Amino acid sequence: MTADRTRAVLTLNAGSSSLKVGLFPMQGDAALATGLADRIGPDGTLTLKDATGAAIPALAGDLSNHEAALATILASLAARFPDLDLAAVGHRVVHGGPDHAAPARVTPALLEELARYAPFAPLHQPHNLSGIRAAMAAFPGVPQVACFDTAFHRGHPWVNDTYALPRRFHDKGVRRYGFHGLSYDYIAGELARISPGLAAGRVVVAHLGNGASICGMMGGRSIASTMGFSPLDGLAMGTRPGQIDPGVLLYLMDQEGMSAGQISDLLYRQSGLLGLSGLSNDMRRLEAAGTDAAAEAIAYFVARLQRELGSMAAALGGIDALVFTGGIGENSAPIRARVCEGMGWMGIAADAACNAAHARMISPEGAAVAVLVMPTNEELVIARAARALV
Ligand SMILES: Nc1ncnc2c1ncn2[C@@H]1O[C@H](COP(=O)(O)OP(=O)(O)O)[C@@H](O)[C@H]1O
Ligand SMILES: CC(=O)OP(=O)(O)O
Ligand SMILES: [Mg+2]
Repeated sequence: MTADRTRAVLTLNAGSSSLKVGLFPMQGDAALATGLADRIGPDGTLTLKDATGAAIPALAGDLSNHEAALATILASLAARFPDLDLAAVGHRVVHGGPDHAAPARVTPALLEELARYAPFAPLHQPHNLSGIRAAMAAFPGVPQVACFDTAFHRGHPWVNDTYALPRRFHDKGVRRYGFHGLSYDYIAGELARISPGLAAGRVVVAHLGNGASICGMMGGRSIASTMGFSPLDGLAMGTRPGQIDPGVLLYLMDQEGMSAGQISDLLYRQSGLLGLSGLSNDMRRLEAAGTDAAAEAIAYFVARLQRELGSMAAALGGIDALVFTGGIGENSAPIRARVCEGMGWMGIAADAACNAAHARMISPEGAAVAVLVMPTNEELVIARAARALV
């Protein structure tokens, strides 16, 4: 290594609709560069920024799927940082199974294990693993670190970790894993930094992105999540229905003759906001649409979230703070306002001006529950883990 090379860790975070990358120095929280391939598919867009927030030119390239988007991003970063000296590549891996409560160095055996969980998270795990393989090929010899969405939830009390099925299924791994753990980990740490009093209490975090879940925490540790065995459960999402009566699935198999593959496609790709609106999985498009179906899809999203907030408060024995995060939670003042509007009975309220301004604290003075808006930073959690393991 020569002194003038840029020593850094690269982070890759494949969401269901996006691919986020970060380039971090060996110390400190500020990224050297961040990149977002958004709405991956025919309408994909790519934005790259340097440490000052100035645009890094994105090379023209394919954004029609996660693999192509990654190649385009890596080529753009290589053009901007020709002297890059990578210490590690950190990866978000959505499903870490029952045994991983912390990040891990990638080995052939780990890759093999993680591939077994792909059927439980088909919108994410294949992209996460192909990102690892692509990084191994692009940066031979550079350590790869897997950071699991499920790890933060591994300490759930038994009642929140299990389904009321015969015991042998839990032993085989049919249990509630919970996801979005890197985001919750970041929010827990950030809340402890800015408001230790709140962080020590009963906190509900709503991570509202294309995938969406809420997490109940006590003293910064996850107690329960709306997501379970797979990232299908709980809230309505961009293309996933959230909570659904398993009887519906039996009906679809028995009476409609649908195969497991067809039902999987229905649940992961055709339902949620997209299915209800008939228009889009993207909240921005639904807010702009002005159709009855789009309005109903939004109303359903809000109503399910409100019910789950009540349920989570019951699991925690009350609530001291509610944090909105994720693409929708951070950016949509109208959704936050509507969620809070119906929750006054629980002490949850939003100040209209603070909410519209995306202020950090949006609850009115003296409110029983502190309501916050906090940008998440899964990339930083990944970068810290990658730095710590090399
Ligand atoms: N300004 C905004 N207003 C409303 N929704 C927004 C806004 N910005 C982003 N979103 C929504 O956030 C969601 C994507 O969230 P994100 O956390 O980036 O997704 P992913 O789950 O792929 O990581 C999309 O539904 C998008 O429409
Ligand atoms: C787990 C999950 O649904 O993630 P995302 O919201 O990034 O799609
Ligand atoms: Mg995400």
